[in-house]
Amino acid sequence: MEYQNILHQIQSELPYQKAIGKVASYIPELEKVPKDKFAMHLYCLKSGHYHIGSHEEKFSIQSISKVFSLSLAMSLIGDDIFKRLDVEPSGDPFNSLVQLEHEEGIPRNPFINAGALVISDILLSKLKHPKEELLAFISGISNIPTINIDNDVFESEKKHSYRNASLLNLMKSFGNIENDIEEVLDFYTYQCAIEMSCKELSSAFAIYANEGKKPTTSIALIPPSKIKRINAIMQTCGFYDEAGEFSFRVGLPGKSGVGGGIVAIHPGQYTVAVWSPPLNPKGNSELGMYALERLTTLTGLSIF
Ligand SMILES: NC(=O)CC[C@H](N)C(=O)O
Repeated sequence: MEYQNILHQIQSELPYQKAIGKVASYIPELEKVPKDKFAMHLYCLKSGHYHIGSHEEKFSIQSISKVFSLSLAMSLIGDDIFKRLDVEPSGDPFNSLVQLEHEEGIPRNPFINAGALVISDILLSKLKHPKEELLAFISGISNIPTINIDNDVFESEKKHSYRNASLLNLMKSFGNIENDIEEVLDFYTYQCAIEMSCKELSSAFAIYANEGKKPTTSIALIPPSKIKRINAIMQTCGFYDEAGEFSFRVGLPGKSGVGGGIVAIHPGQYTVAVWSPPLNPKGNSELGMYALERLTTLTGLSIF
């Protein structure tokens, strides 16, 4: 079946899915997003773009931003980041405090909140203008001239950051946070409030499917050895305590966010972004996972 037909096939199946997911409400602004929004954008490196739904509508990328901040930190200090965090799946919810207490303030991986907060701390220490430089980094890898944040989401999450503040305080008590807690929290919350569309996300993730190069260019913006590692962490840790289930059902490295977005890549083949706000109990987009499972099944293109 041709790719555009496959996407239409997936779209036609959606109304028959048992939808019990709930839009994230712990960040009040996210709850205002209509739950029936849906978009999917497939970018095949060789044959181009295919899409269904509101693929140009921007939404809050939330934890998908953790891939960008990890990439920037790795390009600044390389493997030294792994002195401050690990690369093991956590098997716990994304905002859990439990492991930190036993593991001396070293987060399991960069894609749970604790790990992403350490990455934010690293970027704050290394960059003069961290917010602008992170947005410029995303713009540079994606060919999107301007990347913006949703200020209402930013303010809304800042007022409800109790858990992230706890994670930071706990890690600071173990000596694993250098900067002022309020500053780290502000920067982390800012990166989570970045808004992008499925079309934009599939372009921004093309370098992860293309050995660090933007399609049609020959210079790697991120060395292939680092891309290999980032993709490995997406595979093992991109979906918190559902990383195994995502591998089992979809079979691609990827990253989700509580805004209902998921991006996944097939190295050498394609990137795909999907958006549907209702989340399953593990905090991953319920219909997004279904759509990706159907994509790899109908195309026969998973990495396994
Ligand atoms: N999983 C997510 O997308 C979580 C991101 C959200 N900003 C938080 O810190 O809770």
